[in-house]
Amino acid sequence: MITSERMAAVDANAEALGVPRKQLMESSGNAVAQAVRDVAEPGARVVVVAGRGNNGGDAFVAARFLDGYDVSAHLLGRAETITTDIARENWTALQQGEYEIEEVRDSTQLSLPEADVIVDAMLGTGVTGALREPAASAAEAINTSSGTVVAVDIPSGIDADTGEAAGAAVEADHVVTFHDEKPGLDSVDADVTVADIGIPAAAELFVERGDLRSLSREPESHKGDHGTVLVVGGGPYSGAPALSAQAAFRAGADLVYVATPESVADAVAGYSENLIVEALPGDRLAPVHVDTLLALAEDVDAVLVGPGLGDAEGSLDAVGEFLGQFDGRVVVDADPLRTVPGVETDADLVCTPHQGELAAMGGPREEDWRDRADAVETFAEDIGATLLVKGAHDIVSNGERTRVNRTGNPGMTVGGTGDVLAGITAALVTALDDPVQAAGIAAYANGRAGDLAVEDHGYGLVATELPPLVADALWGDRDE
Ligand SMILES: NC(=O)C1=CN([C@@H]2O[C@H](COP(=O)(O)OP(=O)(O)OC[C@H]3O[C@@H](n4cnc5c(N)ncnc54)[C@H](O)[C@@H]3O)[C@@H](O)[C@H]2O)[C@H](O)CC1
Ligand SMILES: [K+]
Repeated sequence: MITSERMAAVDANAEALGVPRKQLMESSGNAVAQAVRDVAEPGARVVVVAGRGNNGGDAFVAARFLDGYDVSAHLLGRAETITTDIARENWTALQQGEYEIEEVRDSTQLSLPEADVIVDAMLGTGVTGALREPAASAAEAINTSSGTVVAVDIPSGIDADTGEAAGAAVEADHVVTFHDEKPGLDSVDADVTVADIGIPAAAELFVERGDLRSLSREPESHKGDHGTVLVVGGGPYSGAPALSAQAAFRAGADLVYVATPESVADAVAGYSENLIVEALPGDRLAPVHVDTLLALAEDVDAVLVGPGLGDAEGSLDAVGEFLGQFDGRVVVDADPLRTVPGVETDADLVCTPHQGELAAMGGPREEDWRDRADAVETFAEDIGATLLVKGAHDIVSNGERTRVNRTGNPGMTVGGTGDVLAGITAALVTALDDPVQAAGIAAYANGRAGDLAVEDHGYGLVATELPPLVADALWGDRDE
């Protein structure tokens, strides 16, 4: 099962992996033609009713694969208004190939010829809401026609995610859907075929540029809409919590607070005027601070615990007590990671260990990343947390879904890059409801920032260079 949002991301990932959408469209169209051949003999009359998006494009391709059939293609709208280049190119190919084609400019002009097979390619996953004209009238005409209806991807008018129809919808006999089942097809009374269109499995497993689509924002946004983060760290160190906080900002958080022992509070604040620093009495986090942390944590969307916190027993106890009483979103990094398996918590946890820290948590040690991915998935299920295990291949799993990130380079073994990653992760768990997606994109962005830094500095890169590049990695030029 795949939602339309996820489908769009996977599609864009395929493109990033060298399989452009136009190639997928060719496979989709081929699969639709096969479905037509399955229901009608050569010579049969086939009427293609196409919309102006890629759903229509699939059917223009199908027409080319139906030599021997009597095919006509009817575009709902003017060819100049076809919404994508690839659909337009396939329309032009029909034109130049002297196929029988027609542009239907409005619903009064709509009169479908008698047909043995009607291909419904008006709207696919790109659409929600009731069918507009002339598509609504066309749906009625298709439903009253006696021909067999083959729908492309989803019957037009049905929401691919919910199965609901907000108005008129096509009643299909057969549906050829692509790559994977759509949730909305469950409630559709038709034969459903899932066609493999050649999307590489890597487009689902690896985090790629297409995944960044899930970060798109509403134009009407207010301060605080995009997440507030509390970083709990520092004591023996001051740079680590500051780096995490900066990275959280660059990953899109609106406000970032740092709760840190007062011995380093001025140092942390001194790194940047963006940070709001809460000084905790003393020079190490301790159980006496837990009530303050819980109060601060109430007011933010996610808490990051660990950067520069050290491994003093009292600090680790404090983290354990905090987790025992908190039920929000928490990212855990560095020394406190080892407390996680022993703690009963209602918090939504994302843990960001490197492989040594994973072992200290009682987790698996596997050399090969594929074996590690399987073992991490099992361990994530055991401890009931999302894991982001850092390495040349970063593994993200919640025990059910597993993603792998391949960005990054050997220059990132330098100190502080983990603090940056933890900060990005905290910001993204506030932006996305899905911790696996958030951690996967965080790993991607951190590695990509490292790759950009290496372009400028080679393996002399340092962690303070990463946060601004995280912004480029996440929000810079990208395909939508
Ligand atoms: N990987 C894949 O799954 C592939 C899928 N393909 C096909 O592409 C469509 C989705 O295409 P998209 O261009 O995103 O959208 P649609 O064609 O579904 O619709 C866009 C089209 O519809 C107009 N529109 C929007 N809302 C309405 C409305 N309520 N009433 C009428 N018209 C509306 C809008 O203006 C656009 O013109 C997917 O389903 C597959 O069939 C590709 O083949 C690549 C691989
Ligand atoms: K359709």
